[in-house]
Amino acid sequence: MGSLDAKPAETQEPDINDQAQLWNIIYGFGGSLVLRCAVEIGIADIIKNNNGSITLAQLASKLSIPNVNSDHLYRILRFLVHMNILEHEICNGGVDKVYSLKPIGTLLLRDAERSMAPIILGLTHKDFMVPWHFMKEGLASEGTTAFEIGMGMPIWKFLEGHPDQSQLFNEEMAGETRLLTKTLFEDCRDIFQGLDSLVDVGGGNGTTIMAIYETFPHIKCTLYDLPHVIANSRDHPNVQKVSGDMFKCVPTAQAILLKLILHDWTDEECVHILKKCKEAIPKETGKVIIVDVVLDEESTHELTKTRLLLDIDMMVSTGGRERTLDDWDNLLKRAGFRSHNIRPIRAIQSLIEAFP
Ligand SMILES: C[S@@+](CC[C@H](N)C(=O)[O-])C[C@H]1O[C@@H](n2cnc3c(N)ncnc32)[C@H](O)[C@@H]1O
Ligand SMILES: O=c1cc(-c2ccc(O)cc2)oc2c(O)c(O)ccc12
Repeated sequence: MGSLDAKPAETQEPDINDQAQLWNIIYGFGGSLVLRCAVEIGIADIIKNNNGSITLAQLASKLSIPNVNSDHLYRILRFLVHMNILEHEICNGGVDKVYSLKPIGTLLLRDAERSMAPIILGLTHKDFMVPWHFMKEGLASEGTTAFEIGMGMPIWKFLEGHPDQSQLFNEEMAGETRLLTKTLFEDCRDIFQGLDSLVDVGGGNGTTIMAIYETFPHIKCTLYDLPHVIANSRDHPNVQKVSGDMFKCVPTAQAILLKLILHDWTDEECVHILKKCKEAIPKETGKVIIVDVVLDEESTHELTKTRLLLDIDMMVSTGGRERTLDDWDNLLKRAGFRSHNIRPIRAIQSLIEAFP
């Protein structure tokens, strides 16, 4: 608590720690782009495949880049050590440093099941960073996103016309799913156990629904998304694929899954989607399973900042938002759901069951 004679903030001199804090926020993009470079050149995979540790000279020789500038590579490694992603040990009588992965560094592996590499490559792609430069213009226009202003069209139209970026986006979302599914099935087994059929609405390339089928093979599973997404989605002999527009209709099933869908849309659009989902499930035994962010603005949890940044991302990219407990309560009431429960899971998102 401030004392009564404390100076107002504007008359207090910011100290060097304040400067450092701001420098680190300003240069946040630098950290992201070093990570991107590390993933692009496959540093983590090379270290892992070299029995878990490597010298600078060995790493330089294994990169698929001709004439590697060793000084530049050294400085990238030094930064990654400072960021606690790599660690090093001095060997050969102090001549060489041997680099290895800290636990967090394994999340940069491109060939691992639980990897953040697809998220790094998606979020830092030039085309997906352009809209962030139009945040100010987005502030001045009701109903038009920064993405639309910067890229000339809404994100879903852009992805339809740009297959490479669409694939990158779908791989990013699939990477996110692979990070989540183990936790989801451990923390929420009961939620899927009793189902006989499930439609994953806006299910992307099918990674989530296929993981659900593999864990709960008694469920009749359907993947539903826009036609161009379904056309490029994975095949599975026991997962039916249906293309369409969730604003127009949703295939019927006992349960509908909406994973990272509602945070893409405004409240009015969400009410519309939720009503379509409600029409597609039985009144007595049906449910909508929502896997999405629940924001607690007061929480000091490490993921609160990530959730607030995702909220800004949704404002910039899709016109959607992240929602608090009260926001979810209001939304589900407006869409006519009689009750719901919210279960935190060990992830950015929570799991919400909504009953018609
Ligand atoms: C943020 S992604 C989430 C993908 C997936 N549920 C996941 O969590 O990995 C949103 C998905 O909604 C789909 N989508 C957007 N508009 C849609 C519409 N009108 N009808 C059906 N799907 C739509 C997109 O193609 C995309 O796959
Ligand atoms: O750029 C994104 C990122 C996400 C995202 C990444 C990781 C998570 O744990 C959750 C969400 O989601 C997005 C999204 O839903 C969207 O429509 C556009 C962009 C992104």
